[in-house]
Amino acid sequence: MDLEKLIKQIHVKQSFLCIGLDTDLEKVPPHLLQEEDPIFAFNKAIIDATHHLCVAYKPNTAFYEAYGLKGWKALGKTIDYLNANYPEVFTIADAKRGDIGNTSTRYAKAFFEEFGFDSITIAPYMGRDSVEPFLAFENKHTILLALTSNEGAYDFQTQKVDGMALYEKVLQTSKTYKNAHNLMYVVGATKASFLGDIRKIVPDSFLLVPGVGAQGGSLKEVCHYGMNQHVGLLINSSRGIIYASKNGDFAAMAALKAKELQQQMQEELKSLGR
Ligand SMILES: O=C(O)c1cc(=O)[nH]c(=O)n1[C@@H]1O[C@H](COP(=O)(O)O)[C@@H](O)[C@H]1O
Repeated sequence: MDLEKLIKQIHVKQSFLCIGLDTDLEKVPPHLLQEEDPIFAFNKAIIDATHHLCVAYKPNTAFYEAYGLKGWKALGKTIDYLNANYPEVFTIADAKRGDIGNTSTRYAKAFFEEFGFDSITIAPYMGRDSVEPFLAFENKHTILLALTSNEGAYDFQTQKVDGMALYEKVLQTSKTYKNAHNLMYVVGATKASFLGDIRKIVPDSFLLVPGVGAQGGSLKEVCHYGMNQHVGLLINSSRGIIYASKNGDFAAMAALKAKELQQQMQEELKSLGR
């Protein structure tokens, strides 16, 4: 998907919400376990109930890989369902990959071509030749981990290298990669106060911001420090939306939670005159 389409969706839906499909069979309503494919049945119900409130879905592949072949099949059915029924929605494979060049190319083929995702999350640790194979795919987006939402982010990402924090070095250096226009970055909502400095380095890039809801990040703060002239944010919530209820009303309750975030986003857009 090209970025203009994504930006248009943000304005049409008055939302920059990404819903995380982190589907865990221990948390889905028990009646779904009778279905032939309970993971897909859950995802389909959530997607059908929320697609008008969000602009992106982000299945985290760990939740599918945990079920082996059955999980991979459910992931395949989920992305096929999204692409067939809601092609306007941006899709993110949250796989956090990255390896030597020829291996990265295989990962890129798997998620961009075989599955048909619009984007993938990538760890920057192995450097340029591990990231550029993903960037070679036009109209596909590589979302590089910059400053993550977890406590461990302070172990390495904020440590100084050449007078700057390592996450700043990641942002700065990645801008020199071939096809850098296909880059986006992950910044955790729990690190909102860093967003001002991050915007000085990557003023125009889209940022995927997980960590509102269950991890306690503030949507208001993220918008305050992180919005750019194209909005430039995809704010993710997974557990806070998809597990709003364990009963027959789970999809309607998920939609209610998504609507609460969408309305806050609409207010933020309004205050910026958009
Ligand atoms: O890459 C990510 O999406 C990610 C990066 C990060 O720094 N923090 C983070 O929580 N995530 C992912 O975002 C989702 C957050 O889920 P909730 O905390 O349930 O909203 C999970 O799939 C995480 O793996």
